[in-house]
Amino acid sequence: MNYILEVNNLSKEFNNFTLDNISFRLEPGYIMGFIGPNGAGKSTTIKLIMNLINKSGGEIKVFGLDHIEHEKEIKDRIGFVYDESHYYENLTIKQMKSIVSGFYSKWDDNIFNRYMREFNLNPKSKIKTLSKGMKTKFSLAVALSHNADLIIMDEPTSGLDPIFRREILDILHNIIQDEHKSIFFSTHITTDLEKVADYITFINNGKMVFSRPKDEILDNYAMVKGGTDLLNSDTRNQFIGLRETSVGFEGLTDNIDNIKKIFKDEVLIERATLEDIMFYIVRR
Ligand SMILES: Nc1ncnc2c1ncn2[C@@H]1O[C@H](COP(=O)(O)OP(=O)(O)OP(=O)(O)O)[C@@H](O)[C@H]1O
Repeated sequence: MNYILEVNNLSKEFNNFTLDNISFRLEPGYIMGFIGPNGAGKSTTIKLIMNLINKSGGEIKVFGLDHIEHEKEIKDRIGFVYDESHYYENLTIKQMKSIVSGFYSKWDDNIFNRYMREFNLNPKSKIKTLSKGMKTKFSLAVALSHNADLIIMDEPTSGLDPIFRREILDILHNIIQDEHKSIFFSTHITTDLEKVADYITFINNGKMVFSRPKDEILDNYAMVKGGTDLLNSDTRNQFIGLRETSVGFEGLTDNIDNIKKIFKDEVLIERATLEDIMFYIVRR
């Protein structure tokens, strides 16, 4: 299998944090969402992939090539959206574009100008006058204007209004219709991923939780609701996480058959959302 992005046993040691043996693979033609609570290590992983910081161990391959040995060639084919603005604030969009376009062999001004119009951005505006959302739009336009085969984004939809967020999701969805391109992005907005992601990689506290197809995850987990009278030390242990209120309990399971066997029809079993899954796994 030719993977567009392959991360194997990636580790990074900081003084107070360790990113520990992170592994996942992304095939051409798919969108992978990267999730985890604050401080899980998502930005660190993305910076490592982009070779902005040095890894302590492991291997990263992009387009089948080592990400350090072939950095220049790889970066030419990656559209990157970072969560902080890394542009010169005193330049206009047009001036900044002239600088960044020079880094890419397949830069296409027509595509860039189309996004400027679509995103309602004025090329004459200075970067420093742009709102957070407008800066993100500019970053996105740059990332999408050089025929990249892999789009990597660190929280691209944060700070964007729901209408534009939805437009972005449509754009991302259209990009992968070309089955050679893939998208990898971190986000806290799990409902966005429910709409567009094919795969979800979930990390918590620097460690892998899972990297699996989204549909498989959503089929595998379920929310169970029932009265607190059903709970005792045995039945409690059947749940990954549990929340009790005055009216009953709600718990996450990854073993629906087992729950059915134990509680029969005394509980309600509902589809879990990615947010439910993340919440209960992190709280555990
Ligand atoms: N340069 C650094 N030096 C020391 N520690 C760092 C450095 N960069 C990040 N960390 C630590 O690594 C951990 C993971 O941070 P990271 O930014 O990767 O998390 P994240 O999952 O992207 O979080 P968020 O969702 O809040 O953006 C944090 O504890 C952070 O303090």
